[in-house]
Amino acid sequence: MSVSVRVPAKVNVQLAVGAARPDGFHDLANVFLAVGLYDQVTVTPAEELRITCEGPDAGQVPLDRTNLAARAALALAERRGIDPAVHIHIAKDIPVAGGMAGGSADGAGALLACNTLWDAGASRAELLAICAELGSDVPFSLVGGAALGTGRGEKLTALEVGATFHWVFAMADRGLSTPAVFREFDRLGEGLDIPEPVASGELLEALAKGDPDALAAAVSNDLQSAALSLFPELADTLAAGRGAGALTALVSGSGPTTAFLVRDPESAEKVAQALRVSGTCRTVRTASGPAPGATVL
Ligand SMILES: C[C@](O)(CO)[C@H](O)COP(=O)(O)OP(=O)(O)OC[C@H]1O[C@@H](n2ccc(N)nc2=O)[C@H](O)[C@@H]1O
Ligand SMILES: Nc1ncnc2c1ncn2[C@@H]1O[C@H](COP(=O)(O)OP(=O)(O)OP(=O)(O)O)[C@@H](O)[C@H]1O
Repeated sequence: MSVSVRVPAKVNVQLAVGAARPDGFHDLANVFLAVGLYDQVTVTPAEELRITCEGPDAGQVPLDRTNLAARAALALAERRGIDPAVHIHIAKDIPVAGGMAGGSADGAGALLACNTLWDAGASRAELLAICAELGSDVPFSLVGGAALGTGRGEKLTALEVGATFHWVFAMADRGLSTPAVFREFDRLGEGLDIPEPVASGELLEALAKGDPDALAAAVSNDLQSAALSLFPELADTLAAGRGAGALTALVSGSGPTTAFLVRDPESAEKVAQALRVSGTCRTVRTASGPAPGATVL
């Protein structure tokens, strides 16, 4: 018997970042939107814990116990006194090290899949607590939809969204390390007074109304300068998407994936095609959100 779970990627429509905390993390006002690009995690009883991965970026995914999916299975097994002998297969469609929470999606997916396979009975609250131990983005991968993440991004409040938003994503030809981008944020902010991160009222209202123009005017990402500093060519990708008529263009989370908000699926195709021929990115995908969180298939 196997259990498969589908888990969405995310884009951060607002990412306000505070000063580094004593523990090295940063307080955030992190407005997540799940989008319809998915990894599928399948767990099957096996002799011992092992991981396999398929997909265009599979070669970059660690297949040992550092994989977030393995860490999730081990964390649940340990809490429940269960033998973690399971084969975890990841069908990966979310770009690796792209700022779209691909590893986090696999962690949340494996956790939900193992809880189901083992009939482990962990409650939603317990699953969310394990997610928060695994990483700041992992709780959101479990719940999906749209949410405000505070603390280091793990304390979630669900948000109302009044309509489907359409996006184009441009994947870069190399990844960016999330800790390196936060370090660059610290370096660029040295000597400056970094304000407390606060969610934008205009942005929350735009989401609730389902108004793409208002959302485009309100999106922001405090990690964007740091990502551009480490990966200056991303400016060309952003300009190509803007030039093709995107309502707004921004770096997704810690990057280097760039995200383009568009008015409708037709504009998405137009912007996607322009980005494809621009020579400024590796691949281009369209997706809309909010998408549901981790779901047992
Ligand atoms: C950039 C975002 O993707 C936006 O959603 C997240 O903040 C990152 O979430 P994540 O990849 O789940 O990150 P974690 O695995 O928790 O942390 C990886 C590293 O990112 C940095 N980090 C992460 C989250 C946070 N609030 N402050 C940080 O400084 C820390 O250096 C940490 O060691
Ligand atoms: N299941 C996994 N899938 C992909 N990468 C993983 C996984 N488990 C661990 N990793 C490691 O995590 C690193 C970050 O990959 P990931 O795809 O999660 O980045 P990301 O999408 O930028 O994350 P985020 O948006 O949450 O900051 C990879 O370089 C890889 O070494």
